[in-house]
Amino acid sequence: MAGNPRRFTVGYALAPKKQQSFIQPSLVELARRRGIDLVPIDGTRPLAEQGPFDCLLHKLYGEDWKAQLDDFATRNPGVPIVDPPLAIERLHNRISMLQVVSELEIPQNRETFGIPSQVVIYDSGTLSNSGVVGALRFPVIAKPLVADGSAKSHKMSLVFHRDALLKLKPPLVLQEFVNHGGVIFKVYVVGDYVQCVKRKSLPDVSEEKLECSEGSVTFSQVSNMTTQDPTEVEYYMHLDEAEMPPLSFVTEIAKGLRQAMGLCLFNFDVIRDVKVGNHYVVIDINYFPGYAKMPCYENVLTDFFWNIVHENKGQDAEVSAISSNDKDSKLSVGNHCKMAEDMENDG
Ligand SMILES: Nc1ncnc2c1ncn2[C@@H]1O[C@H](COP(=O)(O)OP(=O)(O)OP(=O)(O)O)[C@@H](O)[C@H]1O
Ligand SMILES: O=P(O)(O)O[C@H]1[C@H](OP(=O)(O)O)[C@@H](OP(=O)(O)O)[C@@H](O)[C@@H](O)[C@@H]1OP(=O)(O)O
Ligand SMILES: [Mg+2]
Ligand SMILES: [Mg+2]
Repeated sequence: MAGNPRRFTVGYALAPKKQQSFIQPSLVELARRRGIDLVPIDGTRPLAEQGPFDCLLHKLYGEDWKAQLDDFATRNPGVPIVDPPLAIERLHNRISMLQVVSELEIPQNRETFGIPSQVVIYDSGTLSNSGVVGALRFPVIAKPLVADGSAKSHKMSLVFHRDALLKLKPPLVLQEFVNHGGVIFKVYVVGDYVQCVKRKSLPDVSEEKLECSEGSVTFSQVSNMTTQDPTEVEYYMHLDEAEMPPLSFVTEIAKGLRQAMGLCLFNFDVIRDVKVGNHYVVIDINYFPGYAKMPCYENVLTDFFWNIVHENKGQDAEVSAISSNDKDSKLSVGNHCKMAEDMENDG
């Protein structure tokens, strides 16, 4: 007797705003047609009482949630958690976030990449310490050290002169502003898949503008802002004309970052230094970004879920075989990402 094909359940734990933007009917329907049911996890009830799940997707913060995930992983060693909380945590600090970029060992040929010069400031006294801030070229961007998804963590200042540093509230990162023609490239990563899109960014600051600008200006989430100012409309008309970085180049960086961080779902922001032309600067990495803004996100995400649950189906047998010999063995999503890549390399 031919049975019904097996269905899989992907449980998702997301903040209401994220759930609203990411869980579109078009995604739910496409996944459903491919045998995958996307099911919300009720944050007000213990995770242990919910399920069963074949994969767990999450973007929630806090110690209680982390403890629940640990408990879930212990009880369900074969169920992938996308992504492991420890790996996500690296992105909650703007220094450790970019450290990983500096450590990438990728041959740099025609295009090169790096991170901006930056210093971390833990207390107000250090803002007037020439030894620390003296080496920075102005303007600089002051970013909250913590990038935990709160509105506060996105609030930044473009600082034109040293005196204006004194009113800032540490802990923060002071990062040199790199002129980049007002265009930012957002590279979205979903497992093996990489897509690069362009968005508007802050306009360049010329020497003359730096001379006549006073203090600092604050801003938040520039690439999502709508433009009303007519001079800005003019400036951003050139967005369409901006040349994209080579896809092979950003894909190499994406692959390197994915391996180094053990994450499947993230994007990173890259700008092209106008002074050098083929030098790119990574300025931000975000866990589980706004994928719904990415063309074809339904297909990309459904393929990703499909690969995870189907690959894992094969691993079920492997897990029980390992478990019978070694009761402490666990499979993590870090392994899952690695395995997906190995399978791809094997043809
Ligand atoms: N070093 C830099 N040089 C030039 N522009 C920068 C630099 N750092 C940030 N920017 C500009 O400021 C914006 C916000 O910075 P960043 O991406 O670090 O903030 P964020 O709040 O983490 O953003 P997101 O919404 O992507 O999480 C960037 O999109 C870019 O326009
Ligand atoms: O929805 P969330 O609150 O997770 O917001 C994320 C936002 O996606 P959204 O477009 O769905 O708002 C992302 O936008 P893009 O990079 O894709 O432009 C980016 O700004 C992340 O930094 C945000 O995550 P956070 O840093 O705040 O955790
Ligand atoms: Mg950003
Ligand atoms: Mg960010």
